[in-house]
Amino acid sequence: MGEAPAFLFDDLQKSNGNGVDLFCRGRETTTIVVLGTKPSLSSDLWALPLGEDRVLVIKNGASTDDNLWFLEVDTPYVRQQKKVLGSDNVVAWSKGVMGYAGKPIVISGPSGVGKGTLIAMLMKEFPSMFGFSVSHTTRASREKEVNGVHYHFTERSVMEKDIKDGKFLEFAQVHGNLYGTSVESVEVVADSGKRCILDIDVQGAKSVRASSLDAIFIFICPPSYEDLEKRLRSRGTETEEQLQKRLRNAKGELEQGKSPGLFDHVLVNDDLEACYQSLKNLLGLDKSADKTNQSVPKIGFPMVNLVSKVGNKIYLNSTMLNLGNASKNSFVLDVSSLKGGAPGRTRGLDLYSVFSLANGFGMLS
Ligand SMILES: Nc1nc2c(ncn2[C@@H]2O[C@H](COP(=O)(O)OP(=O)(O)O)[C@@H](O)[C@H]2O)c(=O)[nH]1
Ligand SMILES: Nc1ncnc2c1ncn2[C@@H]1O[C@H](COP(=O)(O)OP(=O)(O)O)[C@@H](O)[C@H]1O
Repeated sequence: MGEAPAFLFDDLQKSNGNGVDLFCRGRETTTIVVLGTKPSLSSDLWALPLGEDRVLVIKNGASTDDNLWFLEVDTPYVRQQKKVLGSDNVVAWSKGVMGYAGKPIVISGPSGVGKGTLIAMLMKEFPSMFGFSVSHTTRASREKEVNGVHYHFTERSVMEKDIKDGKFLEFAQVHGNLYGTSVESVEVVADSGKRCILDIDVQGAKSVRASSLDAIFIFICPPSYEDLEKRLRSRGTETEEQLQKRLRNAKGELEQGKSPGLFDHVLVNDDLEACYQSLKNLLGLDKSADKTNQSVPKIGFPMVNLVSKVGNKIYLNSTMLNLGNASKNSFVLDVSSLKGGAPGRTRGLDLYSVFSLANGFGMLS
């Protein structure tokens, strides 16, 4: 059954140590650039090509946050990196994340508009649903800011090297300092099964739009320029010179916020409570919303001993799993809604159990 046979990854692994040669037959395997975090490869693996662009790798017996990986060979990211590196021999690893933690949320807007305040309200009300992407910055920390919580405060030379090494999803020069979102900071949130919130400037939002991260983009506006100045002054975190720079830059940011196709939603933060309610509404979080994490997979991942693929459905047979009910030993992994990918995580995988019929499969849950 199935249109493509599953390869026993163990054999590939023995052939050159990392399985990459599945896509590199006839090439010098030593010249292959492997991007992303490689999974640790045990002996019990399945590898299944999904079209021309990537291979699904199933690690049997691994924990649920380490059992599904993708080796990307011809995705937009890999194609882009091939250009950057001037080589055709580039592949990238991306870890698979079960379920739907929801699209990451990018929040932009001028300094002092209330982005941090709104994000803090959201995280306080829905602590298990949202996770904050902690950016890196070269600016000095403010009195109440904690390193690793509000920002990773970093030396410019260190950050510049990390940017060169491809560790950043995006970066920008803002108000005279360097700010950036590391791939890792987004991955940490994805791994916890939470929805990632990014507080980044408009240039950063443009870069993320152009990246593989499939996000919702929200721009926050002040009711007026005068209100913005009042808020910045009342926050009292900047010197007069820094404040003037932020106010000057705000004019450009407010213009760029109107760039066609960049932001999906624009919210005016006049009355804070009203703006917060609008934010929750557009994220589908009305009063009755379940405040717990809704992205928990329906079932744990099975030990697989037979794999076959039909279209976007991968049938996993698992006779080693003794659930006390043989009919529950067949599963379907649905890969029809894959999102994201390298750099970062591949989301949108769905797993459900099926029962065997004489001539096929039927759904249980
Ligand atoms: N591109 C980008 N911008 C960021 C990042 N982190 C923060 N920013 C933006 O940098 C600007 C300055 O942030 P900050 O120094 O905390 O000052 P504030 O906006 O006045 O609170 C804001 O517009 C943030 O949205 C990042 O990782 N990337
Ligand atoms: N709707 C609002 N009305 C009045 N003050 C506000 C409102 N939203 C935020 N503030 C205040 O404005 C200041 C700047 O908000 P902050 O969240 O730090 O902005 P940002 O993160 O966009 O730079 C803070 O002192 C905050 O308490």
